Formats: sequence, C-alpha cells, structure tokens
Amino acid sequence: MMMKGDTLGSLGSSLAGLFFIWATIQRVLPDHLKIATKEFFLSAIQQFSFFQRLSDHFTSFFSPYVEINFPELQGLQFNQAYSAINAYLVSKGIDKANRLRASQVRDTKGLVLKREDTTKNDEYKGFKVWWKNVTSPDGDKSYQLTFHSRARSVITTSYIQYVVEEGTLLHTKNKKMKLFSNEKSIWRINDFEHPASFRTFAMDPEKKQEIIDDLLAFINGKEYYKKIGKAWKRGYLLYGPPGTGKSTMIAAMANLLNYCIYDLDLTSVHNNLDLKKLLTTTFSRSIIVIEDIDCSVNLTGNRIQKDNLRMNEEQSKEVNSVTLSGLLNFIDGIWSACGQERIIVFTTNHLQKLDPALIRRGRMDMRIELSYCTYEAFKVLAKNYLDLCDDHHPLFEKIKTLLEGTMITPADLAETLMARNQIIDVDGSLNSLIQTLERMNNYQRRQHYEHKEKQDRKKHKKYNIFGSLCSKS
Ligand SMILES: Nc1ncnc2c1ncn2[C@@H]1O[C@H](COP(=O)(O)OP(=O)(O)OP(=O)(O)O)[C@@H](O)[C@H]1O
Ligand SMILES: [Mg+2]
Repeated sequence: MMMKGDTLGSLGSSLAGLFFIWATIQRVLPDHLKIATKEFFLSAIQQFSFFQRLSDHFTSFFSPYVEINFPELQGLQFNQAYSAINAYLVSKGIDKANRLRASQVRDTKGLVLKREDTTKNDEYKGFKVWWKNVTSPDGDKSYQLTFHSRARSVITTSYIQYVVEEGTLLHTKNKKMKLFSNEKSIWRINDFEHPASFRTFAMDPEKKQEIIDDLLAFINGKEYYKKIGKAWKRGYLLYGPPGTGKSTMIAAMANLLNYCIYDLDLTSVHNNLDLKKLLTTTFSRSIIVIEDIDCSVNLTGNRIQKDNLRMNEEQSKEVNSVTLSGLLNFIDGIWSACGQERIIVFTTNHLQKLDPALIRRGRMDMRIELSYCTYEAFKVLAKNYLDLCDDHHPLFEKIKTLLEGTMITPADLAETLMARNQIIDVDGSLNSLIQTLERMNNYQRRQHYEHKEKQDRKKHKKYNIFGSLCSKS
C-alpha cells in the first residue's frame, strides 16, 4: 500500500538538499548576499508545513484508501468505541504477535497482554484493513482505520459495528464485576466479589436448571427480542421467607452472566424524576435489583383506589415520591427501551402484599418461589459444607424423613453444617442437624396444634353464640 509517508519522505529529502546548497553558499558568498539567501531559505522552511498539508490533501484525494479516526476522547467524554476497538484488537493480536507487553490494569481480572507494535492487520469478508494506534503531539490518542475504497460499504456498514460489538463483549468479560448502590439519586460503585454460584445453590435441581436455561436463553436472545419487537429485558420475582436464598440467587445470576448489579434502594430515592435519572444511567448487561419491594414506599397501594384520587392529588404525589406508576413506566414503558440487555429482579417475603400490577406476567416474566429446605436442597448443602458427594450416607434417610415434616430454611440448615474451625466432621455435623431438626419439628408440631385448637375454639364460640341466638328466637 502506498501511504502518505512515502510522499512526505521525498519532500523531506528535497528539503535536505536545499539545506546542503545553502550551507555551501554560506561559505563562498559575501555577507550582504548571505543575508538575502538566508531569508530565502527560511521562507522555504516555512513553506514546508504548507507543503505537508498540501501533500496530505493531494494524496487523500487521489489515494484509493479511506481512513477513519476513532479518538479516545470526545470532548471531555471517554469514547466507548475506542476502548471496544482496543479490546478487539488485543484479542486479535495476541495469538500471532511475538512481542507482547503484559500489564495489570485496574478493574480487570488478571494480566492484560498487548502487542508492542501499534499497527495491526485484520481481514473481514475478504477485505484487508489496517489499524494504527496514533498519538498526536498533544498526547491525544486515537485508532486509525485504513481500508480500500472498494470495501467502503462493507466496512462502514458492518465491520465497524462488528468490531465494536465484539470488543464491548470482551471488555465486559474482562472487567471486574461491579456492585452499584444508590445514595439518593447517585450510584456508588464497589467491586462485586460474591462467591455464590448455581452449583452451590441449594434447591430442587430441575427448578434450578429451568432458571439457568431461562437466563441463558435471555442473554442469547438478542435477535429474538428484536424479531418480536420487545425490549431486551427480563423480570424475575423472587419470593419466600427470610433465609431461603433470594439475595444469594441474585449473586449467582450475576456470576453466571457476568453482569453488574445495581442494588436500588427505593426508600432513598426522592421522586420519579430521580428514579428516572438513576435508571437511565445504568449500563447494559446489568441486573437491577429492588430487594424487599413490599417495604418500598408507595408501591403497594391499591391502584384502583389511586385511580379514583383526584388528578391534582395524584400529580403532587408523583412530584414528591416514587410511585408505582413511576416504576411501572420504567419496567415496561419508554425507559425500558433506552438500554439493552437488562434484568430486573424484585424480592419479597410477602408475595400477597404486592400490587398485582407490579408482578403481572410480562413485567415479572418468571416468579421463583424460594422455600424451606427439601431433601434435594439438603444434598447440595451437604456437598458444599461436608464434601459429601455420595447420596447414601447412613444418616441421610433419617434426615430425609425429618425434612418432610419440618420447615427449616437453607440458611439455618447451612449454619448447622458449617464446620467449626474449618475442620469437617461429617457424622458430628449430621447428628447435630438431626437434633436441630427434631427440636424444630417438635416445636412446629406444638405450634400447629395450638393454632388448630385456637381455631376450633373460635369456631365453637361462634357456634354457641349462633346456637343461643337460635334458641332465643
Ligand atoms: N438456597 C440456598 N443455597 C445455598 N445457600 C443458601 C441458600 N439460601 C440461603 N443460603 C445461605 O443463607 C444465607 C442467607 O441467605 P440469603 O441472604 O440469600 O437469604 P434471603 O432469602 O435473601 O433472606 P432475606 O429475605 O432475609 O433477605 C446465605 O449467605 C447463604 O449462605
Ligand atoms: Mg435477602
């Protein structure tokens, strides 16, 4: 490829020739003529930058090659395309390059390998392209993409998009996961390093697989969502008593998908406007979590009653607080379309307290009940805590029978299996679990009978009143 540099090279050597002539003349000419020639040569040097610019225009006019620049900064903002291109080129270059530079970059998992040279070749649909990382004298960096004008439509319509998409994907994969939590209408960032995974999550294996399949289908569903004309988002409602793993499951979801988590505390958000601000500044490929949604302000009121309120009352409410309609607007209204690939998770201990509008199908696509520990879930915890991979420990049968009649949360069960001083004692832990289950079983049965007796007494009382009323009449 004939590049601009070649033209500039010949211009430079002509100028060097001129300098040589000037130096020779200086030695032989009288003083007054020396001054005149000096002025002439100085003006020639000044013309150099003009020639350079002219040469640039000239070569770009006649050159069959097209150049596109991707600067690192756009004004004061970081250009995301630049970092995506960088990630793409790094991934492309490392296999073939002999000279690599390894560095530990903040916010990435492990070492980052980069080619030391700044020019990289690539090929797309049979067309060659050249990438060059250039730094201006002011220190501004940019990626320069050069390709033949024959490839213009392919490169501009699909190659650049492909590079940016691939790079963004790699960029997010390499990035450390983040946990964002809001303080009023500002997100605070922390590293997210929760070890939870679906492998160690205790629940019925079939149900677990169903959730994993659903999540994977979602992240691979870009084309499908486009086809059906729906925003690429999915809502999960996790409900169940405290300690059944709702928060743990969110962490497992984030680890499975490599998504960031936005932990949204609605009680500290002033109004719908702030909510909008928060939600529109979330990144794609993230899970937006609202824990204990039943405890969030103004979200559980009966909408029918609300609809009956006078218009101005409704409006003043919207200005001063986060309302159900504000949240619904985001979930399936116009705000859901301002970002792609998002998951929304609500958790609650009290499903019945929630407004049906909030959790109807389409908004919350999947409802997941997390409940007391079953035998299947116990086996996962036994594997996690006691390294018991075999399903047939002699004490398992007794535990199975006890679990059928006892309500114990995975959190409580895990606590009894937790090794003291990190020394695993399988029989000791299982025996202590049996004792705990027996105690809980007795207590729960007593409670059950007492409750039943109370109900019976109430019924009996009603019957007596009714009977006496009947006998009087
Ligand atoms: N299904 C589960 N599988 C594995 N561990 C679990 C499970 N459920 C709970 N745990 C353990 O119990 C602890 C508490 O669970 P978690 O905080 O997820 O419960 P939760 O349902 O979110 O409770 P809350 O309603 O009080 O917020 C976790 O740290 C985890 O170790
Ligand atoms: Mg929780």
